[in-house]
Amino acid sequence: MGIIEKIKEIEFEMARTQKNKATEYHLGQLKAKIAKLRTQLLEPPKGTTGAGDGFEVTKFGHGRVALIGFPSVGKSTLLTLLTGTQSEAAAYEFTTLTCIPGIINYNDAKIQLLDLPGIIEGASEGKGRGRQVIAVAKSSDLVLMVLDASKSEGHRQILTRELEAVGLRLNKRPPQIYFKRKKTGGISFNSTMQLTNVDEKLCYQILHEYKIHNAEVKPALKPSCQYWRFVSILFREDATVDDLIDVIEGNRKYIKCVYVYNKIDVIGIDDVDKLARQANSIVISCNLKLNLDRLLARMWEEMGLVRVYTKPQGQQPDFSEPVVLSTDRGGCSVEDFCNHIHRSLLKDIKYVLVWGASSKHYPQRCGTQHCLCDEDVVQIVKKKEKEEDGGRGRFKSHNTGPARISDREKKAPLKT
Ligand SMILES: Nc1nc2c(ncn2[C@@H]2O[C@H](COP(=O)(O)OP(=O)(O)OP(=O)(O)O)[C@@H](O)[C@H]2O)c(=O)[nH]1
Ligand SMILES: [K+]
Ligand SMILES: [Mg+2]
Repeated sequence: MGIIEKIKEIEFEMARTQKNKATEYHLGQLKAKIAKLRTQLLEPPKGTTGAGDGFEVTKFGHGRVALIGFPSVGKSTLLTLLTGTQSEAAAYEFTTLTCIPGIINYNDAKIQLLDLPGIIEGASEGKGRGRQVIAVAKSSDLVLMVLDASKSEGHRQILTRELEAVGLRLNKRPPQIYFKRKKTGGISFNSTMQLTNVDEKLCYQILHEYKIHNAEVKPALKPSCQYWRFVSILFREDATVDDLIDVIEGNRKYIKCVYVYNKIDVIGIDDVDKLARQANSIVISCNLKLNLDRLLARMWEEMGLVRVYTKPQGQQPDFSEPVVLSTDRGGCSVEDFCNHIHRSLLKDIKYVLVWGASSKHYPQRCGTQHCLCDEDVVQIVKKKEKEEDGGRGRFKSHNTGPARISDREKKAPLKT
Protein backbone atom coordinates (compact mmCIF):
# COMPACT_ATOMS: atom_id res chain seq x y z
CA MET A 1 0.00 0.00 0.00
CA GLY A 2 1.30 3.47 -0.89
CA ILE A 3 1.72 6.31 1.62
CA ILE A 4 -1.31 8.20 0.31
CA GLU A 5 -3.53 5.13 0.67
CA LYS A 6 -2.25 4.63 4.22
CA ILE A 7 -3.12 8.25 5.07
CA LYS A 8 -6.59 7.84 3.55
CA GLU A 9 -7.16 4.68 5.57
CA ILE A 10 -6.23 6.35 8.86
CA GLU A 11 -8.33 9.39 8.00
CA PHE A 12 -11.23 7.05 7.40
CA GLU A 13 -10.67 5.38 10.74
CA MET A 14 -10.58 8.77 12.46
CA ALA A 15 -13.82 9.81 10.82
CA ARG A 16 -15.46 6.62 12.10
CA THR A 17 -14.18 7.06 15.66
CA GLN A 18 -16.40 8.95 18.07
CA LYS A 19 -14.73 11.83 19.81
CA ASN A 20 -14.85 11.43 23.58
CA LYS A 21 -12.61 11.06 26.60
CA ALA A 22 -12.21 7.31 26.04
CA THR A 23 -11.08 7.59 22.42
CA GLU A 24 -8.88 10.64 22.95
CA TYR A 25 -5.66 8.60 23.25
CA HIS A 26 -6.43 6.49 20.22
CA LEU A 27 -7.24 9.57 18.12
CA GLY A 28 -4.03 11.25 19.25
CA GLN A 29 -2.05 8.24 18.15
CA LEU A 30 -3.76 8.22 14.76
CA LYS A 31 -2.92 11.89 14.31
CA ALA A 32 0.74 11.16 15.02
CA LYS A 33 0.62 8.29 12.50
CA ILE A 34 -0.71 10.62 9.80
CA ALA A 35 1.89 13.28 10.63
CA LYS A 36 4.68 10.74 10.22
CA LEU A 37 3.33 9.53 6.89
CA ARG A 38 2.98 13.10 5.62
CA THR A 39 6.60 13.76 6.54
CA GLN A 40 7.59 10.66 4.55
CA LEU A 41 5.56 11.98 1.64
CA LEU A 42 7.58 15.20 1.71
CA GLU A 43 10.89 13.44 1.29
CA PRO A 44 11.81 13.79 -2.38
CA PRO A 45 12.01 10.56 -4.39
CA LYS A 46 15.45 8.92 -4.42
CA GLY A 47 17.94 10.56 -6.76
CA THR A 48 16.09 13.88 -7.03
CA THR A 49 16.38 17.14 -5.14
CA GLY A 50 12.66 17.72 -4.89
CA ALA A 51 12.21 20.94 -6.84
CA GLY A 52 13.20 21.22 -10.48
CA ASP A 53 11.28 21.81 -13.72
CA GLY A 54 11.21 25.59 -13.76
CA PHE A 55 10.45 26.05 -10.08
CA GLU A 56 13.97 26.83 -8.90
CA VAL A 57 14.08 30.60 -8.64
CA THR A 58 16.92 32.31 -6.80
CA LYS A 59 15.89 34.47 -3.88
CA PHE A 60 16.24 38.15 -4.59
CA GLY A 61 15.52 41.40 -2.79
CA HIS A 62 14.38 42.03 0.75
CA GLY A 63 11.65 39.43 0.92
CA ARG A 64 9.79 36.81 -1.08
CA VAL A 65 6.03 36.64 -1.60
CA ALA A 66 4.26 33.69 -3.26
CA LEU A 67 0.92 33.85 -5.08
CA ILE A 68 -1.04 30.73 -4.21
CA GLY A 69 -4.52 29.99 -5.45
CA PHE A 70 -6.92 27.95 -7.53
CA PRO A 71 -6.57 28.19 -11.31
CA SER A 72 -7.80 31.37 -13.02
CA VAL A 73 -8.30 33.49 -9.91
CA GLY A 74 -6.06 36.19 -11.43
CA LYS A 75 -2.58 35.43 -10.03
CA SER A 76 -0.75 36.17 -13.27
CA THR A 77 -2.82 39.29 -13.93
CA LEU A 78 -1.84 40.51 -10.47
CA LEU A 79 1.87 39.75 -10.98
CA THR A 80 1.90 41.69 -14.24
CA LEU A 81 0.13 44.65 -12.60
CA LEU A 82 2.39 44.83 -9.55
CA THR A 83 5.76 44.06 -11.12
CA GLY A 84 5.49 44.94 -14.79
CA THR A 85 6.82 41.46 -15.62
CA GLN A 86 4.58 39.82 -18.19
CA SER A 87 3.05 36.58 -17.03
CA GLU A 88 0.54 35.15 -19.45
CA ALA A 89 -3.05 35.50 -18.27
CA ALA A 90 -6.02 33.87 -19.97
CA ALA A 91 -9.55 32.71 -19.33
CA TYR A 92 -8.61 29.01 -19.30
CA GLU A 93 -7.28 27.10 -16.26
CA PHE A 94 -3.61 26.22 -15.81
CA THR A 95 -2.33 28.99 -18.07
CA THR A 96 0.76 29.31 -15.87
CA LEU A 97 2.87 26.17 -15.71
CA THR A 98 6.06 27.23 -13.91
CA CYS A 99 7.25 29.76 -11.37
CA ILE A 100 7.45 33.31 -12.81
CA PRO A 101 9.35 35.83 -10.68
CA GLY A 102 8.79 39.58 -10.69
CA ILE A 103 10.12 42.46 -8.60
CA ILE A 104 8.01 44.99 -6.73
CA ASN A 105 9.81 48.28 -6.01
CA TYR A 106 8.16 49.66 -2.91
CA ASN A 107 9.41 52.07 -0.23
CA ASP A 108 12.97 51.88 -1.62
CA ALA A 109 12.91 48.13 -1.06
CA LYS A 110 12.69 45.28 -3.52
CA ILE A 111 10.20 42.50 -2.95
CA GLN A 112 10.29 39.33 -5.01
CA LEU A 113 6.82 38.27 -6.12
CA LEU A 114 6.35 34.76 -7.50
CA ASP A 115 3.54 33.77 -9.82
CA LEU A 116 2.76 30.06 -9.67
CA PRO A 117 0.51 27.52 -11.36
CA GLY A 118 -2.94 27.14 -9.87
CA ILE A 119 -3.35 24.37 -7.32
CA ILE A 120 -6.36 22.21 -6.61
CA GLU A 121 -7.62 19.85 -3.95
CA GLY A 122 -5.12 17.01 -3.59
CA ALA A 123 -2.13 19.26 -4.33
CA SER A 124 -0.36 18.12 -1.16
CA GLU A 125 -0.52 14.55 -2.44
CA GLY A 126 1.05 15.55 -5.71
CA LYS A 127 -1.95 16.42 -7.89
CA GLY A 128 -1.00 18.74 -10.74
CA ARG A 129 2.12 20.65 -9.84
CA GLY A 130 0.89 20.92 -6.27
CA ARG A 131 4.04 19.68 -4.58
CA GLN A 132 6.37 22.05 -6.43
CA VAL A 133 4.04 25.00 -5.81
CA ILE A 134 3.85 24.21 -2.12
CA ALA A 135 7.64 23.89 -1.92
CA VAL A 136 7.92 27.43 -3.29
CA ALA A 137 5.28 28.66 -0.82
CA LYS A 138 7.37 27.18 1.98
CA SER A 139 10.40 29.15 0.84
CA SER A 140 8.59 32.50 0.99
CA ASP A 141 8.23 35.08 3.71
CA LEU A 142 4.59 35.79 2.95
CA VAL A 143 1.85 33.92 1.12
CA LEU A 144 -0.82 35.80 -0.77
CA MET A 145 -3.69 33.35 -1.09
CA VAL A 146 -5.51 34.69 -4.14
CA LEU A 147 -9.22 33.83 -4.17
CA ASP A 148 -11.99 34.52 -6.65
CA ALA A 149 -14.46 36.73 -4.76
CA SER A 150 -17.33 35.35 -6.83
CA LYS A 151 -16.56 31.72 -6.02
CA SER A 152 -17.27 29.57 -2.98
CA GLU A 153 -15.75 30.42 0.39
CA GLY A 154 -14.85 26.72 0.56
CA HIS A 155 -11.82 27.34 -1.65
CA ARG A 156 -10.04 29.12 1.17
CA GLN A 157 -10.54 26.14 3.48
CA ILE A 158 -9.47 23.62 0.85
CA LEU A 159 -6.23 25.50 0.13
CA THR A 160 -5.50 26.02 3.82
CA ARG A 161 -5.94 22.30 4.37
CA GLU A 162 -3.61 21.46 1.48
CA LEU A 163 -0.92 23.75 2.86
CA GLU A 164 -1.39 22.46 6.39
CA ALA A 165 -1.03 18.89 5.17
CA VAL A 166 2.55 19.61 4.14
CA GLY A 167 3.51 21.35 7.34
CA LEU A 168 2.74 24.98 6.50
CA ARG A 169 1.10 26.89 9.34
CA LEU A 170 -0.56 30.11 8.25
CA ASN A 171 -0.83 33.10 10.60
CA LYS A 172 0.09 31.00 13.59
CA ARG A 173 3.05 31.25 15.92
CA PRO A 174 5.01 28.16 16.92
CA PRO A 175 3.47 26.32 19.92
CA GLN A 176 4.95 27.29 23.25
CA ILE A 177 6.23 23.83 24.05
CA TYR A 178 9.82 23.19 25.06
CA PHE A 179 10.94 19.85 23.66
CA LYS A 180 14.40 18.45 24.01
CA ARG A 181 15.85 15.03 23.40
CA LYS A 182 18.27 13.62 25.94
CA LYS A 183 20.62 10.66 25.96
CA THR A 184 19.55 9.46 29.39
CA GLY A 185 17.11 10.29 32.16
CA GLY A 186 13.76 9.01 30.91
CA ILE A 187 10.90 11.31 30.08
CA SER A 188 10.17 14.41 32.06
CA PHE A 189 6.81 16.02 31.52
CA ASN A 190 5.99 19.43 32.94
CA SER A 191 3.69 22.36 32.36
CA THR A 192 3.50 25.90 33.60
CA MET A 193 -0.30 25.83 33.64
CA GLN A 194 -3.38 23.62 33.81
CA LEU A 195 -3.59 21.62 30.56
CA THR A 196 -7.03 20.90 29.15
CA ASN A 197 -6.12 19.22 25.84
CA VAL A 198 -3.15 16.99 26.58
CA ASP A 199 -2.30 14.95 29.66
CA GLU A 200 0.81 12.99 30.52
CA LYS A 201 -0.57 9.70 29.28
CA LEU A 202 -1.52 11.10 25.89
CA CYS A 203 1.86 12.74 25.61
CA TYR A 204 3.65 9.44 26.32
CA GLN A 205 1.46 7.67 23.80
CA ILE A 206 2.42 10.12 21.07
CA LEU A 207 6.10 9.77 21.95
CA HIS A 208 5.73 6.01 21.93
CA GLU A 209 4.30 6.26 18.44
CA TYR A 210 7.44 8.04 17.29
CA LYS A 211 9.79 5.57 18.94
CA ILE A 212 8.18 2.65 17.20
CA HIS A 213 8.37 4.46 13.91
CA ASN A 214 12.06 5.06 14.28
CA ALA A 215 12.77 1.48 15.30
CA GLU A 216 10.99 0.18 12.24
CA VAL A 217 11.87 2.65 9.54
CA LYS A 218 15.49 3.44 8.78
CA PRO A 219 16.72 5.04 11.98
CA ALA A 220 19.74 6.20 9.99
CA LEU A 221 17.60 8.93 8.40
CA LYS A 222 17.36 10.81 11.67
CA PRO A 223 20.13 9.53 13.91
CA SER A 224 19.09 11.63 16.88
CA CYS A 225 15.71 9.91 16.96
CA GLN A 226 17.06 6.82 18.68
CA TYR A 227 17.08 8.87 21.87
CA TRP A 228 13.47 9.84 21.73
CA ARG A 229 12.69 7.64 24.67
CA PHE A 230 14.49 10.25 26.70
CA VAL A 231 13.02 13.68 26.38
CA SER A 232 12.05 16.60 28.46
CA ILE A 233 8.85 18.39 27.63
CA LEU A 234 7.55 21.60 29.09
CA PHE A 235 4.17 23.00 28.07
CA ARG A 236 4.23 26.78 28.36
CA GLU A 237 0.67 27.10 27.07
CA ASP A 238 -2.49 25.02 26.94
CA ALA A 239 -1.44 23.42 23.63
CA THR A 240 -3.27 20.74 21.65
CA VAL A 241 -2.20 17.30 20.46
CA ASP A 242 -1.64 18.78 17.00
CA ASP A 243 0.69 21.37 18.49
CA LEU A 244 2.65 18.65 20.27
CA ILE A 245 2.99 16.65 17.06
CA ASP A 246 4.14 19.80 15.22
CA VAL A 247 6.87 20.33 17.81
CA ILE A 248 8.02 16.70 17.66
CA GLU A 249 8.08 16.68 13.87
CA GLY A 250 10.07 19.89 14.02
CA ASN A 251 9.73 20.61 10.28
CA ARG A 252 6.78 23.00 10.36
CA LYS A 253 7.00 26.37 8.69
CA TYR A 254 5.14 29.31 10.20
CA ILE A 255 4.27 31.84 7.52
CA LYS A 256 2.00 34.84 7.39
CA CYS A 257 -0.79 34.75 4.87
CA VAL A 258 -3.03 37.45 3.46
CA TYR A 259 -6.25 36.31 1.78
CA VAL A 260 -6.61 38.37 -1.38
CA TYR A 261 -10.14 38.37 -2.82
CA ASN A 262 -9.81 39.36 -6.48
CA LYS A 263 -12.53 40.15 -9.06
CA ILE A 264 -14.69 42.21 -6.69
CA ASP A 265 -15.91 43.99 -9.83
CA VAL A 266 -18.24 41.07 -10.48
CA ILE A 267 -19.94 40.88 -7.06
CA GLY A 268 -22.29 43.15 -5.13
CA ILE A 269 -21.14 45.76 -2.65
CA ASP A 270 -22.64 43.87 0.33
CA ASP A 271 -20.59 40.80 -0.47
CA VAL A 272 -17.46 42.91 -0.92
CA ASP A 273 -18.07 44.44 2.48
CA LYS A 274 -18.46 41.02 4.10
CA LEU A 275 -15.20 39.72 2.59
CA ALA A 276 -13.27 42.86 3.47
CA ARG A 277 -14.22 42.51 7.13
CA GLN A 278 -12.75 39.03 7.50
CA ALA A 279 -9.50 38.62 9.39
CA ASN A 280 -6.29 38.79 7.34
CA SER A 281 -8.25 39.59 4.19
CA ILE A 282 -8.13 42.25 1.54
CA VAL A 283 -10.40 42.78 -1.47
CA ILE A 284 -9.08 43.88 -4.88
CA SER A 285 -9.95 44.01 -8.54
CA CYS A 286 -7.15 43.61 -11.06
CA ASN A 287 -9.47 44.61 -13.89
CA LEU A 288 -10.43 47.93 -12.27
CA LYS A 289 -7.05 48.32 -10.51
CA LEU A 290 -8.96 48.64 -7.24
CA ASN A 291 -7.19 48.64 -3.87
CA LEU A 292 -3.80 47.56 -5.23
CA ASP A 293 -2.01 50.30 -3.25
CA ARG A 294 -3.64 49.00 -0.08
CA LEU A 295 -2.47 45.51 -0.96
CA LEU A 296 1.12 46.72 -1.30
CA ALA A 297 0.95 48.57 2.02
CA ARG A 298 -0.44 45.44 3.63
CA MET A 299 2.36 43.29 2.22
CA TRP A 300 4.92 45.73 3.57
CA GLU A 301 3.32 45.65 7.00
CA GLU A 302 3.01 41.86 7.15
CA MET A 303 6.62 41.34 6.14
CA GLY A 304 7.74 43.57 9.01
CA LEU A 305 10.19 45.45 6.80
CA VAL A 306 12.08 48.30 8.41
CA ARG A 307 14.11 50.91 6.49
CA VAL A 308 17.11 52.38 8.25
CA TYR A 309 19.05 55.29 6.75
CA THR A 310 22.69 55.76 7.57
CA LYS A 311 24.20 59.11 8.44
CA PRO A 312 27.96 59.43 8.15
CA GLN A 313 29.52 61.66 10.80
CA GLY A 314 29.38 65.30 9.81
CA GLN A 315 27.30 64.60 6.70
CA GLN A 316 23.71 64.44 5.60
CA PRO A 317 21.88 61.11 5.97
CA ASP A 318 21.81 58.99 2.85
CA PHE A 319 18.09 58.88 2.07
CA SER A 320 18.64 57.29 -1.33
CA GLU A 321 19.36 53.75 -0.23
CA PRO A 322 18.14 52.37 3.09
CA VAL A 323 19.38 49.29 4.86
CA VAL A 324 16.26 47.09 4.90
CA LEU A 325 15.78 44.86 7.93
CA SER A 326 12.87 42.69 8.99
CA THR A 327 11.34 42.37 12.44
CA ASP A 328 10.32 38.79 11.62
CA ARG A 329 13.46 37.59 9.92
CA GLY A 330 16.83 38.54 11.32
CA GLY A 331 15.47 41.22 13.63
CA CYS A 332 15.91 44.98 13.60
CA SER A 333 18.20 45.81 16.50
CA VAL A 334 21.23 48.06 16.11
CA GLU A 335 23.28 44.87 16.15
CA ASP A 336 21.31 43.45 13.20
CA PHE A 337 21.73 46.75 11.40
CA CYS A 338 25.51 46.68 11.91
CA ASN A 339 25.81 43.06 10.84
CA HIS A 340 23.90 43.97 7.73
CA ILE A 341 26.50 46.58 6.79
CA HIS A 342 29.56 44.55 7.69
CA ARG A 343 30.13 41.60 9.96
CA SER A 344 33.23 43.10 11.56
CA LEU A 345 31.57 46.45 12.28
CA LEU A 346 30.00 45.49 15.60
CA LYS A 347 33.24 45.09 17.55
CA ASP A 348 34.37 48.64 16.60
CA ILE A 349 31.19 50.31 17.79
CA LYS A 350 31.08 52.53 20.84
CA TYR A 351 27.43 53.50 20.46
CA VAL A 352 25.04 54.79 17.81
CA LEU A 353 22.97 57.96 17.53
CA VAL A 354 19.38 57.39 16.47
CA TRP A 355 16.85 59.84 15.05
CA GLY A 356 13.30 58.66 14.36
CA ALA A 357 10.35 56.81 15.82
CA SER A 358 12.45 54.50 17.99
CA SER A 359 14.32 57.28 19.78
CA LYS A 360 13.03 59.03 22.89
CA HIS A 361 14.84 62.25 22.04
CA TYR A 362 16.78 63.48 19.03
CA PRO A 363 19.25 61.99 18.69
CA GLN A 364 19.22 59.21 21.25
CA ARG A 365 22.46 57.52 22.19
CA CYS A 366 21.78 53.79 21.92
CA GLY A 367 23.52 50.48 22.47
CA THR A 368 23.54 47.50 20.13
CA GLN A 369 20.35 45.97 21.57
CA HIS A 370 18.21 49.03 20.77
CA CYS A 371 15.31 48.13 18.45
CA LEU A 372 15.04 50.30 15.34
CA CYS A 373 11.82 51.45 13.67
CA ASP A 374 10.93 52.02 10.05
CA GLU A 375 12.63 55.15 8.64
CA ASP A 376 15.04 55.68 11.52
CA VAL A 377 18.33 57.47 10.86
CA VAL A 378 21.42 55.96 12.45
CA GLN A 379 24.89 57.37 12.91
CA ILE A 380 27.56 54.96 14.04
CA VAL A 381 30.12 56.22 16.52
CA LYS A 382 33.13 53.97 16.54
CA LYS A 383 35.54 53.50 19.40
CA LYS A 384 38.10 56.30 19.53
CA GLU A 385 35.89 58.48 17.31
CA LYS A 386 34.58 61.73 18.76
CA GLU A 387 30.80 62.18 19.04
CA GLU A 388 29.64 64.74 16.55
CA ASP A 389 28.17 67.98 18.00
CA GLY A 390 27.58 66.34 21.36
CA GLY A 391 24.19 65.13 20.24
CA ARG A 392 22.95 68.60 19.36
CA GLY A 393 21.35 67.38 16.16
CA ARG A 394 18.83 69.45 14.27
CA PHE A 395 16.03 67.17 15.41
CA LYS A 396 16.87 67.56 19.06
CA SER A 397 15.92 71.20 19.58
CA HIS A 398 12.35 70.82 18.48
CA ASN A 399 11.66 67.27 19.40
CA THR A 400 8.29 66.55 20.97
CA GLY A 401 8.58 62.80 21.31
CA PRO A 402 8.86 59.80 19.00
CA ALA A 403 8.16 60.70 15.40
CA ARG A 404 9.04 59.50 11.97
CA ILE A 405 11.42 61.43 9.80
CA SER A 406 8.96 63.22 7.54
CA ASP A 407 9.34 63.45 3.79
CA ARG A 408 9.89 67.19 4.17
CA GLU A 409 12.75 66.57 6.56
CA LYS A 410 14.23 64.06 4.18
CA LYS A 411 14.37 66.71 1.46
CA ALA A 412 15.61 69.52 3.71
CA PRO A 413 19.30 69.59 4.58
CA LEU A 414 20.12 68.21 8.00
CA LYS A 415 22.25 70.60 10.02
CA THR A 416 25.14 68.89 11.71
N1 LIG B 1 -13.65 40.21 -13.78
C1 LIG B 1 -12.36 40.11 -13.49
N2 LIG B 1 -11.60 39.23 -14.15
C2 LIG B 1 -10.29 39.15 -13.84
C3 LIG B 1 -9.73 39.96 -12.82
N3 LIG B 1 -8.42 39.63 -12.73
C4 LIG B 1 -8.19 38.67 -13.63
N4 LIG B 1 -9.31 38.37 -14.33
C5 LIG B 1 -9.48 37.40 -15.40
O1 LIG B 1 -9.38 36.09 -14.89
C6 LIG B 1 -8.84 35.21 -15.87
C7 LIG B 1 -7.70 34.42 -15.29
O2 LIG B 1 -6.63 35.27 -15.00
P1 LIG B 1 -5.16 34.74 -14.81
O3 LIG B 1 -4.34 35.89 -14.39
O4 LIG B 1 -4.72 33.96 -15.98
O5 LIG B 1 -5.40 33.76 -13.60
P2 LIG B 1 -4.34 32.75 -12.90
O6 LIG B 1 -4.75 32.64 -11.51
O7 LIG B 1 -2.96 33.19 -13.19
O8 LIG B 1 -4.66 31.39 -13.66
P3 LIG B 1 -3.74 30.08 -13.84
O9 LIG B 1 -2.37 30.50 -14.24
O10 LIG B 1 -4.43 29.34 -14.92
O11 LIG B 1 -3.78 29.37 -12.54
C8 LIG B 1 -8.41 36.09 -17.05
O12 LIG B 1 -9.38 36.00 -18.04
C9 LIG B 1 -8.37 37.47 -16.45
O13 LIG B 1 -8.63 38.49 -17.40
C10 LIG B 1 -10.57 40.89 -12.14
O14 LIG B 1 -10.16 41.64 -11.25
N5 LIG B 1 -11.88 40.92 -12.50
K1 LIG C 1 -5.85 31.34 -16.23
MG1 LIG D 1 -1.45 32.21 -14.09
